[in-house]
Amino acid sequence: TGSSRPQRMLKAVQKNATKGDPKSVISAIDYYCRHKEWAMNVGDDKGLILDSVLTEVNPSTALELGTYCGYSSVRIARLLSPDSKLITIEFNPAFAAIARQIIAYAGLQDKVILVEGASGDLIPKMKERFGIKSFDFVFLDHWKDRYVPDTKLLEDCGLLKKGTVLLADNVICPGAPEYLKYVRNNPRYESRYYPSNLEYTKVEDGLEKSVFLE
Ligand SMILES: Nc1ncnc2c1ncn2CCOCCNC(=O)c1cc(-c2ccc(F)cc2)cc(O)c1O
Ligand SMILES: [Mg+2]
Repeated sequence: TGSSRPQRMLKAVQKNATKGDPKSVISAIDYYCRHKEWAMNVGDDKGLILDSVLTEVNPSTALELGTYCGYSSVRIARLLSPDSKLITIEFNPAFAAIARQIIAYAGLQDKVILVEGASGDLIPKMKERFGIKSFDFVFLDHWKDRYVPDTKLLEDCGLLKKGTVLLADNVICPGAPEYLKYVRNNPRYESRYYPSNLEYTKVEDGLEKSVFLE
């Protein structure tokens, strides 16, 4: 049996990036996925929007739903202040195994807590397991039909506070139409769309930023 796409991505990082240098890890993945083999990382174009929103929010506790190979975990964790933490949830054990290695190669393992499992099961356990009162920032990048139920779950578990920023990937492609309806017609959120393109392609996609108001 041959290698998997995530395994080949890890090899490209180990070959082309500098250990402990998050920027070089990000560049190595972007180069590989643009020129060798497409993969569903948020990518460099949408990554710049993610960076700017993160710099604005400067979260103490951040949550990512859908780790995949850890590209956006590295993008997020590299911008966190010293005592801040990113909790990232990945459903697929094979993806999680690669992500741990990519996050460690970037030297960010002390800022990232990678948890394996389904978001619907783990979100209600965040307080008891990790002592989280609430999240300052949430990056939604997992199953697109989980964006609404998991946002509602975060609300119901008291994990959102006034000013919490939700940033959702792929609201155009593959698309999250129910999520857009939910946050745009909801008085509890202030939403804004950031147009961009699907990672490594010319296809339209974008990020939806929604601020929780109460
Ligand atoms: N903790 C959890 N709980 C539940 N479920 C979970 C989970 N963790 C993971 N999962 C499972 C889903 O993980 C991957 C989700 N991401 C995508 O599917 C995705 C797809 C494309 C894409 C593909 C093909 C095209 F042609 C065009 C676009 C682009 C993207 O940027 C994407 O993010
Ligand atoms: Mg995505």
